[in-house]
Amino acid sequence: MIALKDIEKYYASKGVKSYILRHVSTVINQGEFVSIMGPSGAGKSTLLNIIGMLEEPTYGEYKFMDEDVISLSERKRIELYRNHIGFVFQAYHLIDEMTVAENIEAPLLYKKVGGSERKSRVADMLDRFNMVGKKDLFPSQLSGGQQQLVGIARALAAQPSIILADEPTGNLQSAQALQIMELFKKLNKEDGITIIQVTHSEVNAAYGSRILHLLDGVIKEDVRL
Ligand SMILES: Nc1ncnc2c1ncn2[C@@H]1O[C@H](COP(=O)(O)OP(=O)(O)OP(=O)(O)O)[C@@H](O)[C@H]1O
Repeated sequence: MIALKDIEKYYASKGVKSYILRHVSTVINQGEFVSIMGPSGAGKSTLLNIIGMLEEPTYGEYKFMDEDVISLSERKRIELYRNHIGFVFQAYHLIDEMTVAENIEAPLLYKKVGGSERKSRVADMLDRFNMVGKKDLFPSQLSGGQQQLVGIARALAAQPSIILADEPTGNLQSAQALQIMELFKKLNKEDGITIIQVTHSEVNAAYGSRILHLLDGVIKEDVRL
């Protein structure tokens, strides 16, 4: 599903290159649940953003579902992203002025999903996440855990093949974090959704099937659980 070959990323300032990622090569197959771990500044988010097509590498090859991401036109890349990738962020990134239901619906508008299909997918998500009673509330009226559930529901409504999550439980209490990790496990096992998460937590990483350890932009260890 994902094949990265010799990915390099650096920022140049006053002629000095600061490398964020060096010679990163790996293959992630459909159905895997991968955790990216490593110290602060190791390049975890950068790697996740490159996989999610939010950032471009300086060098290297990236194939996503057999498409050569680097050489794709912007339009095709956005289409590939919208059709397959669901992003979940640590800080939720919900739209404050929109209700729960509107937040879940928003990506479907971009995908040009028709009105009745949109309503039905939003209703399904609200039902699945036990949020029917909260559909008209605004994000600020929800707990952190509930906001993250909306963030995940929004990602899932677009029916992605893969979920990319950057510290999805970073702002949550441990009970809420557990709920999110159990949900990821279920989405992976029962719905076959590939999951790649960045986490600092050994407990969270243990939910997955593989851990990539990054250090100074290099994959130091690739552990199958
Ligand atoms: N636009 C930029 N210009 C220069 N340096 C950058 C830029 N974006 C990120 N970096 C640097 O890249 C390095 C890796 O950042 P990244 O966010 O990928 O690390 P991380 O492993 O996710 O860290 P954390 O666990 O703290 O979130 C950091 O040292 C950061 O300062």
